[in-house]
Amino acid sequence: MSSTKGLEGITATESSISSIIDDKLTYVGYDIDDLANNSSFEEVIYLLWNQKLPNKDELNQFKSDLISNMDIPQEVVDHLKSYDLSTVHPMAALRTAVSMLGIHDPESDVMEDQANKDKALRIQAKMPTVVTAFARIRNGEEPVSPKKELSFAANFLYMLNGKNPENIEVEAFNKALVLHADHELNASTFTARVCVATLSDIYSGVTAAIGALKGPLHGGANERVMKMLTEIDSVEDAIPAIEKKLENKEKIMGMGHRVYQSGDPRAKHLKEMSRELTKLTGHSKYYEMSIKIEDYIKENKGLPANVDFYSASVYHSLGIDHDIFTPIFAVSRVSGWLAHILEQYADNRLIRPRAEYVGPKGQTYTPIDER
Ligand SMILES: CC(=O)SCCNC(=O)CCNC(=O)[C@H](O)C(C)(C)COP(=O)(O)OP(=O)(O)OC[C@H]1O[C@@H](n2cnc3c(N)ncnc32)[C@H](O)[C@@H]1OP(=O)(O)O
Ligand SMILES: O=C([O-])CC(=O)C(=O)O
Repeated sequence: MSSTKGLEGITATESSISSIIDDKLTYVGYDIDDLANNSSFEEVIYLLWNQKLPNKDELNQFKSDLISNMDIPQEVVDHLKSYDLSTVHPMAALRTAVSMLGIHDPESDVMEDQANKDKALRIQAKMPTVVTAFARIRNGEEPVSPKKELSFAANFLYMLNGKNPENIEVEAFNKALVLHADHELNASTFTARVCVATLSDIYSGVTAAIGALKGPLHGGANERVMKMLTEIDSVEDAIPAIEKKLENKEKIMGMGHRVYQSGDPRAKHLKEMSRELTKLTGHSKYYEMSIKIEDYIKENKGLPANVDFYSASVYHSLGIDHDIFTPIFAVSRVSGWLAHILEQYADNRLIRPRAEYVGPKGQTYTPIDER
């Protein structure tokens, strides 16, 4: 028996949700470029969950169902208020809050199809409320309730900042949500599927996935990209700083991908958004640094920029705190996790691979007082 480190190249399941073929990404067969350029995030969630695009009535109903489920229990707000907010990372707060939402959902352990779909809607709707409530409480402000007339993307920014966002901000944020929604069998989605394949509940699956997304090799990279950029003084210092990191065997955050060879199709959209938004908000230096770093890493290491690279300067331009970047990823990706969880339940088998044993063999047991 031999093993493949990191399960590279292993096909672990069938799925009808998203595909990456020849570096082309599709959601339910629709090219990511078409969706990024044309669709609302609500349409994409509907697509991932129902395997079809909604018509106008279906979309309106779905949008209103989402907004009417956005409120979170007071106990969760009180819990967020009880943390030492100077040390708790928002991803840790989100992980705990989603687990708490399960405790407060009377249908948490009801495994019927409809109950699971209803819970999926509630989780998707409540995640932005949790993230924005945490961000506001941390700044000494009270959480803000969503507005019925705003889209999902606009409501996130409204609940975060307490004022109506500009159209350009909503458009950019909506596109970012669309681009992050699903990505085949990435680490957090696989985690969610492994968890619920034991027939554990949907809240456990999403909580586990949040834990996996938090890591710097996955969703946690976007926050680290911004840390790297802000630590570099000027555009001229970008390449020397990267050379130093490579000399120290550090990884360059936002670069490289397990599946994409020539490039991540989402990165070009975020790159363009970064160019426009950094210019508009007086942060062009981060875009200029980013293109230098991208070119250098491509040329010297043959690695492409991934989705986390340019999203960092996009969110920075929108005035969002850097440690909220990964929770935003989760607010989008939960749509994909939920689609995969429902797909797993629909045709389930326990996921239980094998390990190649490489430890010592044939040991003789010594009683404790003889060791
Ligand atoms: C949403 C997402 O999850 S996208 C990914 C977000 N993560 C990051 O941006 C973190 C930085 N990138 C990485 O760590 C990796 O490229 C990953 C985790 C994305 C993919 O990892 P893997 O497919 O396992 O590649 P692995 O880590 O084995 O790297 C292969 C080689 O490329 C090098 N490499 C890969 N990524 C990078 C990088 N970002 N910077 C420098 N070197 C890198 C490795 O050092 C290794 O070199 P070696 O063979 O000389 O030891
Ligand atoms: O697919 C992966 O391994 C990581 C990734 O880009 C994502 O989850 O969006």
